[in-house]
Amino acid sequence: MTETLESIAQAMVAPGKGILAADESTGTIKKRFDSIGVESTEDNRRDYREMLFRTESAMKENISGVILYDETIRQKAKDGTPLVDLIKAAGSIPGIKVDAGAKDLTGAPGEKITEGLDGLGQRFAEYYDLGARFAKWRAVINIGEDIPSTYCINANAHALARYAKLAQAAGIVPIVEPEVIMDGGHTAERCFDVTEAMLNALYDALYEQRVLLEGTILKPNMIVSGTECPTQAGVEQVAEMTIKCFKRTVPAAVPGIVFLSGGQSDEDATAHLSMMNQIGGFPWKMSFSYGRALQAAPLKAWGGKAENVPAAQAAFAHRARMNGLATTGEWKADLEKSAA
Ligand SMILES: O=P(O)(O)OC[C@H]1O[C@](O)(COP(=O)(O)O)[C@@H](O)[C@@H]1O
Repeated sequence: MTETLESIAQAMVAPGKGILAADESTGTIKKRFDSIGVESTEDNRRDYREMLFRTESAMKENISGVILYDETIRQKAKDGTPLVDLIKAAGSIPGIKVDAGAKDLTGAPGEKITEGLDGLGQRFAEYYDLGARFAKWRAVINIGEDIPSTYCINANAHALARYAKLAQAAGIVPIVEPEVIMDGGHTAERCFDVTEAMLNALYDALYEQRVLLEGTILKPNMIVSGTECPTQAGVEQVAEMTIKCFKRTVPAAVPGIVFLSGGQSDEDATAHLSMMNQIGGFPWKMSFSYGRALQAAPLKAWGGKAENVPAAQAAFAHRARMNGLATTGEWKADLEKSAA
């Protein structure tokens, strides 16, 4: 079959599968390694990620694609096999994070703009040659008393659309990620309003910049209460509000929505996704592109020790399987207990 943007996007959201976000930037992976007392060296990062990509059952059955960081897409496994080849051998698709991070937005205290557009066309050509068939760009939207501003929303939507069009021109499917951050005391209703405004601006910009929606994937936050909010929305409420928000804003031509976990607990992220798929009634596939919610358990089980690799791989395979079930609404809480 000839590979098209549409066929790649469809494969990324095949039933039972989702994306492993293993694209932590150097600063973020250091934070993760600090939490288990492991030094963030190039070799340790390689060992850790190689361990994940060699978890055969997870990679073959539940992981449709892996988002890599620039270092990782060029890295070789201990035995000299490129890590990209390990991913492909498992039938999974290599992807690449291309943004250069969220920086302070000039003239807008507390707000961010994602950088990385300069030279992006050439970088895409190189990443394509290295095997990437999809990419990711993350915009960060903070909620505060007077933020986000329209300025911040529009600037980030514009950059996401510029990135998306450049990706498609290189034969690469863009994951567009406008993350409304969970931190703060705001309610789920406020998260709904901000996410709705962001998604409206995003799809306006994608239309204006002639992006083919069938060849894109959306990576959003769910509609959740701020971490400091005294009343936390329950599983059903999160699922219902999230579906409602997306029905208002995301065109039916978009093949799939893959959620970020954003600091939710592993089980919450799985329960919310499963509930949405149980409720159903929407035109897109709903799946996952979790970083922390897939990796927290294997990271802890590994602890930087070779003898812990089997236990860490088992922990990763378990979370991948639980989230795979959530993509079809078949996850149940007692499946977690039986594994424990
Ligand atoms: O700040 P960084 O290093 O770019 O990483 C942000 C992380 O957020 C994500 O977009 C989502 O990760 P979570 O599921 O952990 O929220 C990852 O793809 C990425 O690794």
